[in-house]
Amino acid sequence: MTRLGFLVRFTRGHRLWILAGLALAMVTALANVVLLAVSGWFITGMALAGAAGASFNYFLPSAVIRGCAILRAGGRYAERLVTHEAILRLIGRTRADLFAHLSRRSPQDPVFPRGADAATRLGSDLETLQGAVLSLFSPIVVALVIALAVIVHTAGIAPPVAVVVALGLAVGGGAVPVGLAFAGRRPGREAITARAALAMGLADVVEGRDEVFAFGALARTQAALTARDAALRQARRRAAHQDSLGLALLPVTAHVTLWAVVVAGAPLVIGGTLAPDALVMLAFLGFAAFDPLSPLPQALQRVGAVTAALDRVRALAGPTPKASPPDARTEPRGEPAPIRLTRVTARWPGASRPTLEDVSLTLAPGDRLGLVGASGAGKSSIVSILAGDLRPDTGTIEGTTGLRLAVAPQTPVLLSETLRHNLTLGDPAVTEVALRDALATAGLVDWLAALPLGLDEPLGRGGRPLSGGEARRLGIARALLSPAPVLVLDEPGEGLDPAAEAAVLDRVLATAEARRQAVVLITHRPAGLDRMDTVLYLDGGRVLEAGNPWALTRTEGPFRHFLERCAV
Ligand SMILES: Nc1ncnc2c1ncn2[C@@H]1O[C@H](COP(=O)(O)OP(=O)(O)OP(=O)(O)O)[C@@H](O)[C@H]1O
Repeated sequence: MTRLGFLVRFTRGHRLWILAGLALAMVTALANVVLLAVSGWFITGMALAGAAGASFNYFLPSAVIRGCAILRAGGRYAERLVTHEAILRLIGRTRADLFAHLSRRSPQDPVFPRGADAATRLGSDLETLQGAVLSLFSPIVVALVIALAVIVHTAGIAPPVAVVVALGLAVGGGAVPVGLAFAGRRPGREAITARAALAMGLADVVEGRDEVFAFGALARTQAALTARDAALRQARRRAAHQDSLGLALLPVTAHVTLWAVVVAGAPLVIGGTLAPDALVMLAFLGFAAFDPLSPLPQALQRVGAVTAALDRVRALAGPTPKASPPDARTEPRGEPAPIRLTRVTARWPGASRPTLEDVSLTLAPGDRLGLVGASGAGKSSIVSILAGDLRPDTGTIEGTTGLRLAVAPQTPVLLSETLRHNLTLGDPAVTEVALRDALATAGLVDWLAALPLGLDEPLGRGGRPLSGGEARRLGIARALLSPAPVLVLDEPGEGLDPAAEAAVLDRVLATAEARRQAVVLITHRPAGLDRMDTVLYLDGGRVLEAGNPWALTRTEGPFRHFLERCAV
């Protein structure tokens, strides 16, 4: 999608609010220009009338000044109200839309953002963009309309003066801000990129602090963060220098224009074609037309930052690669059809060789499938195929992939919420009895009993710290609470003693059997494989051997050699 197309979509549903804010900004700016011009003219006129001892009707100009002052104050108040309403509406809608979109994206997608990067895009980048819709678009339109109105009005009274005003406004509203914006593109982009890099670095340090300390990398990590911080300060300093330059250049141009108008109008006054007070009025009008230009240097300088933020947010909202995962409660009732992979070859983006090659398997309700092999053999990638996250290059898949899998991962991610919330992610409607049953099946009865707040104990960041084994078993309990038709256990015994491992697996398999759930056991150790119907022995993405584990032990194949190696 083009930048413009994205912006148009971005403002969908809230354009009326944006236009209302723009109209109010226009009225306020117009009142301000008239106020400045009439006040200047009024003061000069009064002084001249006083000096000449002439009479001066001050009722009408006083009323205009008072009216414009009220309109300006009221307009500014209403504009702020409407503008903030528009921004809040945009923030609420867009962030929710992007979050929903992101949750549907495949991790296979090269632009899939993670952790602090996603948080920065959904946080500060989005806010930069939302502010820009109004603080960039509205000042430009207002300045253009007011400048044109002043030039046309002046041309009707004194064309040579209009030429001078037009030139002054072109320099003040065009050359100065455009030049500064051009020069500000780089620092703006650099500041956005540096801010994102710093956020990611900080998140890494906070999350990986144990590793950083353990490996004695504190000094190096600090130096890297300091360098990122310095890069951000440098980029912001450059942007600030240009801001100050913009602030100084515009008033200078306005004053030069004011005197140029007087010089250009003087011959007309001397020639009698222009009244002296009219020239004073035109000079102040031209001067006042610079007022709406004052936000332009700053607004245009933000173009770099805004386009960088736009590109980063736009990348999040790219085409959706796959349909959203079906909701468990809307899945068709009854037994799902078996999934059949036939000679599937697939690779992750950027991989030089296929991650999986020529893989065939069948998974029917109630089946137990063991995936065994060394680290990197491709076991988890098979699950990614079942989940629809990795799409095959060749081969066929029958049955529903992209189906909901209940995955108990090696390192479950726990949200900064209560134990109850973390467990009910898959199905918020589960009962307390079911929660306690699942924790018991995963071997966490004593652990739960020791928690001061029980199921309401806070977990995740800032919550109760868990050991690797506890977190893994919590992952198992969470997977057990999901009604998905396939249960995936990724190295479930890691971190447990053999007796506890066997007991947990016994209970989990019995539960799955009672529900006719298919089970996929991923492991690089023999434990639990004897309970599987079929085992796939993988190496380098290829299935070296497949079959019933008991039958495989009776043949001189790679699986038997693997068992013998592990027994030594
Ligand atoms: N999301 C991903 N994006 C890119 N490459 C990936 C991704 N997941 C896995 N890979 C790569 O695919 C290959 C197979 O990895 P996979 O995780 O399937 O192996 P595994 O047998 O499950 O290993 P382990 O036992 O260590 O979990 C590896 O080279 C890995 O780097």
